[in-house]
Amino acid sequence: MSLCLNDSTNTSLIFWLQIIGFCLRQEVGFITGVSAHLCVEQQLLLDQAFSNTNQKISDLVTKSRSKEFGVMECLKLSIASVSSVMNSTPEDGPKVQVFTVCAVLVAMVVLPWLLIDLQRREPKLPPSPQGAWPIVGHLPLLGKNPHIAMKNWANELGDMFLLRLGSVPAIVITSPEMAREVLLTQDKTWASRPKRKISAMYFSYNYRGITFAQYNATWRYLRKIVMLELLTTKRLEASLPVRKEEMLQMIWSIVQDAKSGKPVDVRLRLNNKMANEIFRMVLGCRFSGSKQGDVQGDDDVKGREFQDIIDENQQLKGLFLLGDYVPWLRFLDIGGIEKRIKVCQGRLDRFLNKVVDEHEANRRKGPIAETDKDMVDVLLRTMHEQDQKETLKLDVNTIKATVMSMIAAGVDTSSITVEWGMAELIRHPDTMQKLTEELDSVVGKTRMVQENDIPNLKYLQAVVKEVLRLHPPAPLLIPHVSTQDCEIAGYHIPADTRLYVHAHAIGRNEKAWDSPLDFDPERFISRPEIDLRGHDFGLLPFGSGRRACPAITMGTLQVQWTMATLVHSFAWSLPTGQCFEDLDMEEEFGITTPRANALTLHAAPRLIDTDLYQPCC
Ligand code: HEM
Repeated sequence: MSLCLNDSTNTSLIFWLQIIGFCLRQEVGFITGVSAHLCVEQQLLLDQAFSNTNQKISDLVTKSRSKEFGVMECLKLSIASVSSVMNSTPEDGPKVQVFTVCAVLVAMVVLPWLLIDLQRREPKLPPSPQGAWPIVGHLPLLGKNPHIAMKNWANELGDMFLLRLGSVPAIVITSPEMAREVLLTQDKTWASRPKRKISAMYFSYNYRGITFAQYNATWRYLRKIVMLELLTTKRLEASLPVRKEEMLQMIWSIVQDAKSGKPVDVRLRLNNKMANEIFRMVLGCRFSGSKQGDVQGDDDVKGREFQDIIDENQQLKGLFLLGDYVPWLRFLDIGGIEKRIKVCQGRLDRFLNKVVDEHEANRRKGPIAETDKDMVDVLLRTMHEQDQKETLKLDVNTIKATVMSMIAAGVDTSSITVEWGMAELIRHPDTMQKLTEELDSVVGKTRMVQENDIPNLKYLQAVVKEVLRLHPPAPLLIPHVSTQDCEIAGYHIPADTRLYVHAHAIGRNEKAWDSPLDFDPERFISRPEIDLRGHDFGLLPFGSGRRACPAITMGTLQVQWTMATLVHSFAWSLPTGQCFEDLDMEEEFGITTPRANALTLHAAPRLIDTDLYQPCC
């Protein structure tokens, strides 16, 4: 196909104009629009010319006038231009020959450059593991322990990488520097929670509870109430008698196990203790087991009913729901899990309604002493006292959701940490010995450890930090989500991307810690300035920034005091036939990650006065 001189000149001109456009980094659409205009008159002819290369010039010309005309179209037009010039014949004249040679030469240099430019203009996304499946993406590659799969990918791809979980894009952060970037520098962008988890939607009354609420004025209001009303130092002090009672109750149960000669189910004892404590602080009733002296009370019946609901709730929350990641497949409800969640939520709601009604009835009977108030009382008082003119208001559903948040976030975390701690101490007899010596020297053997002994127990504090470094109970924190586009380490991250801060990998990061896999509390003796409050981004068991755990003080105290009491009150050993080197340390992944197998140990009381083990009346 040959072109007349004018046509060839025009098409070459288009080509040159495009190159100038790129070089000057001007509005590409405009430049090519102008150049394309030049050939509108010869459109028919050009259509014919481009038919060789199957280009549709008319489409390109139309597009060139619109904003849609981007790099790709420019590239196509360039190729078409070159091709048409090359197709010209000697009869077209010497000018065309010159254009042909120049165009081909420049194309050899400019086209590769254009391709690079094209890549540069595409937002640069973080690296992503290979092998993603259609529709479900990386989900099938996560396996039984997604936090371990993620850690392995980090070795290959670096401190930040991108996953596609169904239709959900998610970044994983595995170094202190990256964690600082998302939890401090860009904290506000990442302060929200995903709105896609079906179980969270049901159990948090449509994301009303503090844990799953979006980052907005309502969450800020709730967080203020939690910090200024529910988790204050004053309220923590007021709940000291409750915590003391529950500590003694746990000790008493362990003594009974020891007397019977059977090993102690450490998980069961810890779980009951922590749950009773939180339940009494939040709802005013116990969770399980009997009251002191094995007397069964009404509270326990209520607690057992709730225990049942909570057990099911935890189990359902841990199940995999395809609809969480591929919303358009939600209707399938494989395994009927969503249906079961709805039923469980119904039971939970009826139970919480009863709790609220009882608390309301108590309020009507007369004023309740501040020290006797549980969290439901405080939340109801706040609801009734709020100014009618206020735009943000607590309502009963928000109260129920907040109650659920406190229970769900407060029970497992502490008991899982202490269980890991006891396992590490059993595996490291020197550390156990050193901790016991500190306790004996600071507390003595004639009384139990008290909460106010903790500031004097420096080695205990170091042990707890070391346990939380290696075994953060929420290994990926709770997922955050970005509310706007942002850039991290030169990578573009679109709005609505999920964020997993891999606290587990960060605690074991070789660049941040010497011999990271060794259990060595001494590292914190030599660096006491590293705290658990999220100031040091190498140690993030409670997270950091706006969404950090609001109960850092309470959670740390619970863990420190419980571990101190267990080590001080009993001599611990493995059941006969097991040796400490063989103790398995397998994990069972979930939002919280306990040991895969519950820890069972023998306990022998070691304090002089056996009366100390009696629960108080
Ligand atoms: C060893 C004990 C504990 C640990 C390790 C722990 C850890 C965490 C972590 C990692 C988060 C998420 C942070 C993030 O997403 O960035 C969190 C959030 C939360 N924790 Fe804790 N926690 C503990 C104890 C408690 C206790 C005892 C309570 C309440 C009684 C509690 C209440 C909460 C709440 C309400 C949130 C949600 C905060 C929000 O989204 O604004 N935690 N915790």
